[in-house]
Amino acid sequence: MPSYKLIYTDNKGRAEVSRLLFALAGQEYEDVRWTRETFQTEKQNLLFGQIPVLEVDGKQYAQSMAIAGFLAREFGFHGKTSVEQMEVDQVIGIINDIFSALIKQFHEQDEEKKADIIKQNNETTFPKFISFFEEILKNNNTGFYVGDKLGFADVAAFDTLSKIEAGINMDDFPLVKANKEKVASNERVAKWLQDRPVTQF
Ligand SMILES: N[C@@H](CCC(=O)N[C@@H](CS)C(=O)NCC(=O)O)C(=O)O
Repeated sequence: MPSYKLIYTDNKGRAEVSRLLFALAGQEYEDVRWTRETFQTEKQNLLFGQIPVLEVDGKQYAQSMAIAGFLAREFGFHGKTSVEQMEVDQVIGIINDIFSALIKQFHEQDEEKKADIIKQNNETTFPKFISFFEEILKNNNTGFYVGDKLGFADVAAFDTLSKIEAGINMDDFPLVKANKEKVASNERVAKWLQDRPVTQF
């Protein structure tokens, strides 16, 4: 088994899906959490100067979803067929769309504009994308986004929903809510959720 080192800040951010996959697999890895200052001094040594970075046997790889997709394939949590893999990518695409909207509210400095973006996200943008999740779960009819067992799409959706659900009435999305509870009650995930550092984002 190769050695894995995941480099990010002490936030969930773009690294938590990979951390959840490590937890789900019960796979040892080095969970490196840089301070903002360390990131600034070390970024010149990183591929592309961005985080997260995954080191596999000392070699660096970037792009959060490429990293998570790799780990999902390595640990057997990706789709079993190319159609299932497309179904996983479909969920990841929705997650990327949600993340783009979330980043806008996160980076806005003007308080009034920020409040408008948050309102738009909570009332329109996020519910629209969560309704896509609901439709996928309804069509798949197994309780999971892809296939009939917990995998990459489920933990990725779980992580994203955890970041946005405070402003959403999740009772409007019963299948999404039930899937999220399934992820949280997986023994390994539950242990990670209990043990992981408490961070704001
Ligand atoms: N698409 C990339 C974006 C990575 C990214 O923007 N990371 C931020 C931290 S969350 C970063 O490294 N920012 C510093 C920079 O871009 O110089 C991914 O998903 O990994």
